Amino acid sequence: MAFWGKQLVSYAKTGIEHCHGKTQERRLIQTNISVLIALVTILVFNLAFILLGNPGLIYSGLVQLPLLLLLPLVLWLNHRGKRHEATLTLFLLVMFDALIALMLAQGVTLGLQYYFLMFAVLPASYLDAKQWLTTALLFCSNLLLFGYFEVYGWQAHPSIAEVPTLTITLLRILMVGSCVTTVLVVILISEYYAAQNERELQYLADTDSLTGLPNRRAFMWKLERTVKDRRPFCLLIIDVDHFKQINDTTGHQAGDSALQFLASQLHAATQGEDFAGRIGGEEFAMVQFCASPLEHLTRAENLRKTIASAHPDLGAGPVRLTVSIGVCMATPPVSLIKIMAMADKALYQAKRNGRNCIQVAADQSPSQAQRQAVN
Ligand SMILES: Nc1nc2c(ncn2[C@@H]2O[C@H](COP(=O)(O)OP(=O)(O)OP(=O)(O)O)[C@@H](O)[C@H]2O)c(=O)[nH]1
Repeated sequence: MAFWGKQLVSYAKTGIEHCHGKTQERRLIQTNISVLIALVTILVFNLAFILLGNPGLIYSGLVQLPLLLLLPLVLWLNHRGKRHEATLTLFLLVMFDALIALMLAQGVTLGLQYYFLMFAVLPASYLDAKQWLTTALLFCSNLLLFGYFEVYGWQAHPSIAEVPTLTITLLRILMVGSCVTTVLVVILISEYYAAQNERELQYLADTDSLTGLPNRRAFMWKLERTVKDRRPFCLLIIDVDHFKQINDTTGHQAGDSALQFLASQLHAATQGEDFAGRIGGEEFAMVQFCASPLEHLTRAENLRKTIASAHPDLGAGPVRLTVSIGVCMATPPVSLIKIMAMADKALYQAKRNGRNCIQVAADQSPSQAQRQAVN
């Protein structure tokens, strides 16, 4: 089963390497899957016609055979990167196929004219907006064909009149059912791609491309949620010391590597529901959920020490990186703006204290005992 699933996916993606973007991929997959649906539909109907043994129905199957042989042309065009030509070929082939089968054999007895209704609607989903003229032409021509056959009808091959009414009804249900199934499959593929698109765009909108951490927007959103949830937490604002110097002496590229290194340290320091983000050029933030203020301080201090002792190699030998950390404990109810301002103020105090240290926000200073425990 898994083997056939993989085969189906690789078949559906024929020519995907020529696509730019998810919308083109979606349209290509819809075209390839439609070829498969058309092949299966024709084969199923032909088999039913042969089993029924009616000459008119068998004849109707036979006139569709050229289409069966030409459908792989659509895949070949997609494989060659000619997506638009492939889609247009698909629509023209299936339209002619339905027209020939209806006019030469089936008439409107089995409801084949409903396919024109489907071919009128689907091009809008398959073709690009700039191909609006082709889309409009396909829409109008198919709608006219449907309208004509629905209003004036078309005589079926005389022998089809011998098929029992119940069988005709079942075949009509099968015909309309195959139309509905095709439209459903096309809608499902569209929905799947729309959801995937949204996920990818959301990821890009929320992620800092250099470090892979949530960006300021995403971090602030999570912080806001935390504040609204009225959970106690601790906010750390972490700023690299003398980062301009690192950039100036080791180069901007090495500066970027330093930021990536710090992001990995922050990521490693998160536990459970903690989260971190890059909220500015060389400024990071982290929210910790711990049992006690002492634990918050211990973890902040451990993070500072780990970074200071790491001496990462940024390309031109080991570099000493240090950070200053402003710490603010939040016990609900708190305001987001206030908590950010307090942590910021604490960070600037840490800078004034000589950098490479942590500073707890004013009026939150830990007791002497806590300081000793941390040191
Ligand atoms: N390589 C690199 N540098 C960045 C990036 N974003 C900001 N910077 C640099 O970070 C430096 C920040 O410098 P300052 O604000 O003066 O701070 P600092 O040198 O770290 O000094 P203190 O914070 O006071 O210790 C500037 O030189 C920015 O160009 C980035 O994405 N990559």
